[in-house]
Amino acid sequence: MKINNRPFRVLVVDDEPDYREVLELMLKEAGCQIETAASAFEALDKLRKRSFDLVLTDLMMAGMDGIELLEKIRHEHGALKVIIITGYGTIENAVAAMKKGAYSYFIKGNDPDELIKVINNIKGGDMEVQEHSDKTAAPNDFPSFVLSTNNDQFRKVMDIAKRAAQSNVNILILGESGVGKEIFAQYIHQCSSRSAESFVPVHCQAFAEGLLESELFGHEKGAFTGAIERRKGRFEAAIGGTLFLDEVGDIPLSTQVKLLRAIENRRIERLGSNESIPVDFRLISATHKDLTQEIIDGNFREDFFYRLSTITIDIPPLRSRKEDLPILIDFFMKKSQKEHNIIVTNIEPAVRRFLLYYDYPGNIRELKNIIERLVVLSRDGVIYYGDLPEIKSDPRDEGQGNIIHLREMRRKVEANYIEKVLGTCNHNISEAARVLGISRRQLFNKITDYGIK
Ligand SMILES: Nc1ncnc2c1ncn2[C@@H]1O[C@H](COP(=O)(O)OP(=O)(O)OP(=O)(O)O)[C@@H](O)[C@H]1O
Repeated sequence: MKINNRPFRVLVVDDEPDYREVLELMLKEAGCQIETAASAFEALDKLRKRSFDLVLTDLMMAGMDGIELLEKIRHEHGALKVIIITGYGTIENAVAAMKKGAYSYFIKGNDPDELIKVINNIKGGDMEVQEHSDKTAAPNDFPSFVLSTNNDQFRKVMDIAKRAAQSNVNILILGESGVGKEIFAQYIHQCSSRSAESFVPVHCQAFAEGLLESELFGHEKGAFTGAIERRKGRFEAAIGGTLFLDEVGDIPLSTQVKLLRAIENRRIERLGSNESIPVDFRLISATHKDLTQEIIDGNFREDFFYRLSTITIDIPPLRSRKEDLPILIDFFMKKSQKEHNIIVTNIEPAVRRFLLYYDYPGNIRELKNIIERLVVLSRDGVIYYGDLPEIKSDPRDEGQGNIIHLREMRRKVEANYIEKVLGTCNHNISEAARVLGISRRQLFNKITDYGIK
């Protein structure tokens, strides 16, 4: 696997030559480009000379240990990912390393495929970001979105999107507000053969009835009061590319008829003209509304619905793919820091916990806004719990008090209990695992999953 047409570069740091060599062989076989360092000092020297995608470091090393190296990397190289390698006896130190921002840890003697899997995940994530960065790079060169996922449902949705992109069929994207429907439409456009041409979004709810038609079809000079010159519409702007009709559920019935005709015939007439213009475009539409209900209520034409939805893609809400929160949090943290030229070195544990637990009724848009706010309000590189916005109660819970899903409740109770037991066991993992009646490995997984610090 390559990033930006260059190999994925890993720096392996270990003072044991044998283990260093084993790792080097294993990772080379997995397609990585490897450099090695026999000490943390040598590693820092190499990191100053060239860029790497990942550092794999032993924890126990003479002179400077893995944790100190991790701190130095955080200081000098910001978000560079670090995986800590540790022996069984030192797992508590691995927990400490995770607290200091290590990406993951690996226990010497465990199945090496586990480590390869973690590395492939990192590679996959970076590839996904990189894959889009060329075409949708934000002004500061940071990718504008991330679609890596650990969620099976979302993975299926991505797969459908990729396959649908290869054809020219009309696609309807459904999902709550803020789940990323427009981002998905852009992604489909990029994966299609039309990617070199324009992606033309139209936010249909933003226009009054007559204005929406003129926006879409264009108009001749004098077609209506205020039409002081001839203007091409969005259908024509999208020729060769993709037309994205956002909030299609808000289009008035009378306009739906005209759109249906244009989409079926791939020809339009500008307002005030009889000339029929051929328009070749790919159509993607989106709405947060329940169109079946809108049809029943007489607000949406059934024939228009079927025309738009040759393929329907239903994007799950963020609360049902919480396993993707770490990826998204990491992405928005880096993006906001870059955009606002702020460096964050520490996040209060309670903030991380909140970010991992919260249900996000406003979906990815809300997560993005919360993180941007936290980064902007950070002081001396620290993000504080007190700077979280006052979260309004979730409108979906209205009238039901603070009801949350049973699964969430279970997670919360379990996390609190584990935290309490860890406290009484002086944060001794082995002891806490014994008290809880689970293996140390299970406990460690829960600690990382729940963001317990
Ligand atoms: N996968 C993603 N990666 C990065 N940013 C994302 C992602 N998905 C959504 N966002 C951000 O969240 C915000 C909402 O995304 P988008 O407009 O695509 O959602 P939407 O479902 O179309 O919302 P609405 O229904 O309100 O139009 C945007 O600022 C977008 O940049």
